[in-house]
Amino acid sequence: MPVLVDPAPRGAARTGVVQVKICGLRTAADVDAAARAGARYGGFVFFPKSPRHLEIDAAAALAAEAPVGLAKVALVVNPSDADLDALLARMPVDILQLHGRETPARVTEIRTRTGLPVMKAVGIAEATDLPAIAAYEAVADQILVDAKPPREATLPGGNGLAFNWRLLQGRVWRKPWMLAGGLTPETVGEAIRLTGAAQVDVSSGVESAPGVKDAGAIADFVAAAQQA
Ligand SMILES: O=C(O)c1ccccc1NCC(=O)[C@H](O)[C@H](O)COP(=O)(O)O
Repeated sequence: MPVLVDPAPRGAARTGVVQVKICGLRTAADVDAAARAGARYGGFVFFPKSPRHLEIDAAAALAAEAPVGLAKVALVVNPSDADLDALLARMPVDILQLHGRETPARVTEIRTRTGLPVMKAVGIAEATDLPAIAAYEAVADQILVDAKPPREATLPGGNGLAFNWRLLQGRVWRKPWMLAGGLTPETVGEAIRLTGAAQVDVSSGVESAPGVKDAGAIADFVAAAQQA
C-alpha cells in the first residue's frame, strides 16, 4: 500500500520538532529501531562500494514492512534511467536521494520521469560551495546539505565527516533542507543550534562498525535532535 508522504515537509517550522533521517538501514531491526525512535525518514543505500549497500530485493522486503510514517528514501548515485526503472519496479519508494554528480537538468529529468520527490545532496567544505544549493533548490524538492567527501574518498557520502556548520549561519533557502555529515548523538544538538536545521540526517554516527547500526545510538540521536 503506498504511503502518503509530504514531499517537502517544513520540518520544525511545521511541527515544532526536528525531523530525523537515519540512513543506511540494512536489516529489519534497523528499520524497527529507526521507527521506534521516532525517525521521519529511513534511507536505503544503493551503491555497491558501500558497506551499507543493499540489493533491490532485500531493500524492497524491508521497505514493504516499514511502518507508515517512516518515509522510505532510496539513495542512488548517478543513476541511469534503467537503474531507476529497475529499482522502482520492485521497491516502494517515497523519496529519491540523489548523491552523485547529477546536474540540475538531470534532477529535473529524474523528477519528471519518476514522479517522485527528489532530495539532492550538495557537498559543502567551504563558502564557495554554497551557491550550488541555490542552483539545486530551483529543481529539487529538498536539499541535503552534506559534507563534501575528501578527494581520496571511495564513497560520495556516509564518510562520517562534519563540515564547518557556521558556514550555514544566517543562510535562508526557499526549499526544505536537511543537515548531514558526521553528526552524532553528542554533536547533533549543537549543529541544530548553530545552523537552525529543521531536519538532520545521520549514518556513521549511529553505527558500531561500518554498515552496522546501533539501536541505542539511533534512539539517543533522535532524542538529542528532538530536544535541541
Ligand atoms: O552511506 C553510504 O555508504 C553512502 C554511499 C554513497 C553515497 C552516499 C552515502 N551516504 C550518505 C548518507 O548516509 C547521508 O545521507 C549523509 O551523507 C550522512 O552520512 P554520515 O556522515 O555518515 O552521517
